[in-house]
Amino acid sequence: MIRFDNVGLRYGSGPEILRDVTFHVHPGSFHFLTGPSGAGKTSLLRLLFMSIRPSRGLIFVFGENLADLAPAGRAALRRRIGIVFQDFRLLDHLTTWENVALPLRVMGKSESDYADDVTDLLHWVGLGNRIHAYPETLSGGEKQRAAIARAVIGRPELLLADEPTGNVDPAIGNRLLRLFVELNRLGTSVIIATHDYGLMEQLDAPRLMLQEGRLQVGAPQLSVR
Ligand SMILES: Nc1ncnc2c1ncn2[C@@H]1O[C@H](COP(=O)(O)OP(=O)(O)OP(=O)(O)O)[C@@H](O)[C@H]1O
Repeated sequence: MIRFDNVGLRYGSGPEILRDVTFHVHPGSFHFLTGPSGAGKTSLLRLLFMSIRPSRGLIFVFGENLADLAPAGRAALRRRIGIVFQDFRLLDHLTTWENVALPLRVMGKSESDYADDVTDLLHWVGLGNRIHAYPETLSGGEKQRAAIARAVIGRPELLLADEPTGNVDPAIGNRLLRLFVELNRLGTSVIIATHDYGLMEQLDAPRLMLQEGRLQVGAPQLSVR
């Protein structure tokens, strides 16, 4: 599903912030990506989503070598990935409902087939009373939940989420984690970047740990399940 072979990353002429990163993620797995602030979690997700290219090494996603993909191939591959950005990236001119429905519209699905699903999911993430609101009127936590709903609505093959519980209280955070677990149960591979140890302790999932640019794969240190 995902393979990193000796990947290195530097921005411009700056220092190498990822070094010799090698790991493998199998289809249907669930991983946390963790490490101190500035360790490179967001950068690793950006590499996977092809927003940036590695300075060296190879990255494979769904068996495709990302370096070989033309723009159309990159776009096709991105459609198989749901992503929650740290800055949400909702479209300002669309309501919450329209933002969440967007991936399904882009897939060419008919609104009558997905309208109820979008509304149900918005209720599940606690935005039932914000369905017709525009992003500028949403709080940070509400925007985050809308971004998560948009990322999962199309049941992507791979879900990447950058600090998806950073702006919500623990009860909502646990609810969102249940949403990710349910999606994973239905077959989606999930990678969640977080330094929320409370969140990680909820789940017996392996951790990809970044430290000073290097990555280690570890077992969960604590499980309360
Ligand atoms: N566009 C950029 N140009 C130059 N340096 C960058 C850029 N983006 C990130 N960096 C640097 O790369 C390093 C890793 O940043 P990154 O955002 O990937 O870390 P992170 O683990 O996600 O941090 P946080 O937990 O604080 O979000 C940091 O030192 C950061 O300053």
